[in-house]
Amino acid sequence: MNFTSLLDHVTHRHESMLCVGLDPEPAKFPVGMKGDERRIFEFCARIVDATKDLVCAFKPQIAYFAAHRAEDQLEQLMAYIRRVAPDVPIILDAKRGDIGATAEQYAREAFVRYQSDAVTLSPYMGFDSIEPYLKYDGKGLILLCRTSNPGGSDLQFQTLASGEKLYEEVARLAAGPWNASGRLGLVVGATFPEELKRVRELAPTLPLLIPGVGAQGGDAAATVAAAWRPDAPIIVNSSRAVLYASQGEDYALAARQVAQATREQLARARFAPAT
Ligand SMILES: O=c1ccn([C@@H]2O[C@H](COP(=O)(O)O)[C@@H](O)[C@H]2O)c(=O)[nH]1
Repeated sequence: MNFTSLLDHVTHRHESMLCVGLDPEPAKFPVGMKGDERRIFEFCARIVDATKDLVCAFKPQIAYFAAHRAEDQLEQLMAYIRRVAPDVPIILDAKRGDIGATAEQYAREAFVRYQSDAVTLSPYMGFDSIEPYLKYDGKGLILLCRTSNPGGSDLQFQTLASGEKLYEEVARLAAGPWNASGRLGLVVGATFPEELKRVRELAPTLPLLIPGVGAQGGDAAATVAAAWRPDAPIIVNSSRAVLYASQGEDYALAARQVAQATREQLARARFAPAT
């Protein structure tokens, strides 16, 4: 099944807009595993087991594996998720962006080596840096638009000659001329609800991957109010707040409790009166 259909099915089946981000840091692992790079797969697998019925996606961030020479554990994890949660799409957070020839290799990495359903990309090298990923039928391409970090404003908030901000132009291109395939989505931070609202206006039906709730302090209710529409998927990511909810042996149960609370917060916000 392609990324869009998987996302649509699981969002309804699990009644969830929550994506659990898999950003394993051995230094933050619970007692008994702390600092052990060989147990990255095991740590993530227990989080997957504990949350797989609560989420609409999993998002492993490749840097947390590559930094520990643990790409083999990422491969193992991708295969594990596909086996135990085949209905949950996997978004590889890689934020790649390079010239076409190199992008072909990155596309192969994301979709052949890791078998992800979607990948995050930087669009700032232009459409020809995105095109090689489109050769993989059914895969989702999620472009950085208005990122959650404060420094995102340095460039994305620059005003162009057209009078629009750079992030608005990215949203317009992704919703229009770049999206003949219908497989593009956008990354917009929960930390900027006003811009989230603006992106939703410019890209009314595109899937939005929204990091920034949890550890970065983004507001779940404001996120839903700004971006949720019945026909427009939102994928609200939380990583550290879920993964490190407890440093004890109960870490998987604690992760489940935080994931459940966040999922419910997001669901409740759908029915909250607009402010
Ligand atoms: O604008 C962006 C784009 C991506 N991220 C990634 O999302 C998670 C957030 O983790 P938390 O622990 O929930 O803060 C992480 O993998 C980032 O690389 C983002 O935060 N902002």
